[in-house]
Amino acid sequence: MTQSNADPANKLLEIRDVNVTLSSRGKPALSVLDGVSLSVGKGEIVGVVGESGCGKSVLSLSVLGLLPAALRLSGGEIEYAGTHRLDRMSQDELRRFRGKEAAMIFQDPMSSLNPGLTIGPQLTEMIRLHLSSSRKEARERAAQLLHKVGLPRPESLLREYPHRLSGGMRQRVMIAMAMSCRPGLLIADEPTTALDVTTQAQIMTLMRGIRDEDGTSVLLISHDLGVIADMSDRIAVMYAGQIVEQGSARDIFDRPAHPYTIGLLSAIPSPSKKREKLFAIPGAVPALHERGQGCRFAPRCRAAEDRCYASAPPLVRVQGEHLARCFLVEEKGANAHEPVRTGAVS
Ligand SMILES: Nc1ncnc2c1ncn2[C@@H]1O[C@H](COP(=O)(O)OP(=O)(O)OP(=O)(O)O)[C@@H](O)[C@H]1O
Repeated sequence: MTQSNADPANKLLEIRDVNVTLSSRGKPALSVLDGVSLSVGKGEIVGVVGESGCGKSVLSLSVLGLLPAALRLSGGEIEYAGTHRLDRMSQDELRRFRGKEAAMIFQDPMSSLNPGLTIGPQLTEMIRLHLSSSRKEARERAAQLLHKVGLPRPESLLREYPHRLSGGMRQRVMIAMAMSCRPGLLIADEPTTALDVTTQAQIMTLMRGIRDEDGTSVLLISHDLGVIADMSDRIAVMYAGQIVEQGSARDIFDRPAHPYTIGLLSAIPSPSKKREKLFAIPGAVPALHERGQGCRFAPRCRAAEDRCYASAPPLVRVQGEHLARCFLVEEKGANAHEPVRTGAVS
């Protein structure tokens, strides 16, 4: 079902060279996103990964025209289905776009559900808004959607208040709501972070099922490379407002080129690492005002050289669609950086 993203006809979302800036009164504007380019093919699942503060949420909010007031899309283009320029749309047009073409689910479903209303009216209102169906049809469709997202006894669930459901059930309800307008694009921002591991896996399987059945494209955002490992066809690794590596899931897992990606992979816990000390990348993501003129990862990189602090490396082609932002990769290719060795626990 996965289609190659190389063919422009298969592209659904195309983010080109996007810049987002933060302005606060009396202070110089700070760059939050810097030249981010990423595309999502039809029926494709693209994972965006990076530590907290790297700009993943800002990226997804800029796609949907939902940036908070302090942030501004200051450059670049965002194109949907080859025809809609999202970066040029008015707030009204963006609202219609969000209702019809794209939907978003967040980490905390309670932030989007009204605690004072049962599930039924919240879901049916959404359906009636998008599909202009009668009250009865909307209720039937709501029950169907709840069934589709794996919730038992949908009819009685429609009469429940959100706080009566578990976190996993609430997230399923959110997915049902998101799917009510049959969107082409689903943006899921840390959808399983608050859930236990088993429920996490079930929600991921559900989203993959929706992609397989409906051909919905998914932009999946997570700080945890382990979470998006099995889900994504392609992965973009973000660091300090830039994409530092991008490629197929195989490229990222089997042939990671950027030292940040290598660090993230080494930090994934696995049964085989049980007797080993879990690796953590030393240091932290620089704050917006701390980003220097060189490679933003240099202060945390074991292989950093003088030039890495002096100027910013370009995003270079490792092979095919596999890209990485590193001088050493540019010079020596995919194996420029050694894998991280984790130490055994004695
Ligand atoms: N409303 C805002 N006002 C000021 N700065 C903001 C705002 N929203 C985000 N930022 C800044 O933009 C940068 C990127 O934030 P973003 O939330 O996109 O990161 P993230 O990778 O999604 O992290 P997390 O997983 O913690 O949400 C951060 O430095 C953050 O402080």
